[in-house]
Amino acid sequence: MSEIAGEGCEQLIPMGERKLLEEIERSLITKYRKNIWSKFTKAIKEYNLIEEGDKIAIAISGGKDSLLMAKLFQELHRHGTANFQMEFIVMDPGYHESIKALLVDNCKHLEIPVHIFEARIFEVAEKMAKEYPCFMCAKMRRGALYQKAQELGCNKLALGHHYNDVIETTMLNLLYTGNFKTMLPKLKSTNFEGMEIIRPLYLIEEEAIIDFTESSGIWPLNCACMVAAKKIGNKRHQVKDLIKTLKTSISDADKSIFRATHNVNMDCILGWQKDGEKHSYLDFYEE
Ligand SMILES: Nc1ncnc2c1ncn2[C@@H]1O[C@H](COP(=O)(O)OP(=O)(O)OP(=O)(O)O)[C@@H](O)[C@H]1O
Repeated sequence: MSEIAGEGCEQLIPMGERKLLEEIERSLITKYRKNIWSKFTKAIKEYNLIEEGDKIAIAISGGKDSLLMAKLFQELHRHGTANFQMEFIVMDPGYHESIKALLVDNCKHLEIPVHIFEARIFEVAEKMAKEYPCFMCAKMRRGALYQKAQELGCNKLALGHHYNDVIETTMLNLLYTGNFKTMLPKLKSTNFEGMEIIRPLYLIEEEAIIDFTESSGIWPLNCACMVAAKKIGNKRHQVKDLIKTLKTSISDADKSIFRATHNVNMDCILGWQKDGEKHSYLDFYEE
């Protein structure tokens, strides 16, 4: 498609044959009960992600994270007490035919009834932001997903960001932008009234997701990007490696970064922003 298209990101290689659906589903509440299932239900409870009567659009990219998220929601719907409805949505940004076929095949095997819709995002991102298409692509993708979710009568949009994404985002902001800001487990949309994003994989470590995916024998889509792929200097990969290195000498470094976002001590902070307004601790010093 593009002269700036890269070679694609790393592909997860399954450990063996694709397992039967029944076996994959059972593993979620047996082998992966501690590291996946319990963390999924804990995040839902702790951050109050699902409420009575919700209709949730579950966004599936076909990657490992969102495929797992779909199975977890189905399991919760089947066995949980929460009263909610769900729709599974896939936005086709202009995937290569073979990639789309793999996505459809995986969803069929996993019995995830997806609504696939086209959005030609790759083409537009490439035209409008040749040098750095990722930001534009992510923004348009979010808009397209919200719109589809709303069309289907949903009030929430579930995204497959996990624990490591949260930590990496925190560190990216700290190291590159000079602010302390993280990715929230739920967030109200400013452009789509009444809509919220939820991130139910918030407490699940990527390592567990990789293990589950490889052991299920599923070939998930990798980033499937047709525009930038690996070619653009990926700061996220750099921060991922940095955290890995940190963990070799400080084993709980990741946990501490995560906890820090829940434990900001406002008595020891010099400046902050609230509702778009800047504040300094000196404004409150004499009080
Ligand atoms: N084309 C798409 N259609 C529907 N949802 C998408 C699409 N692309 C991304 N998403 C949603 O946004 C989330 C974050 O996207 P991102 O590209 O960062 O994925 P990721 O970290 O590689 O996760 P995954 O393994 O699910 O692709 C995904 O987990 C998914 O919920």
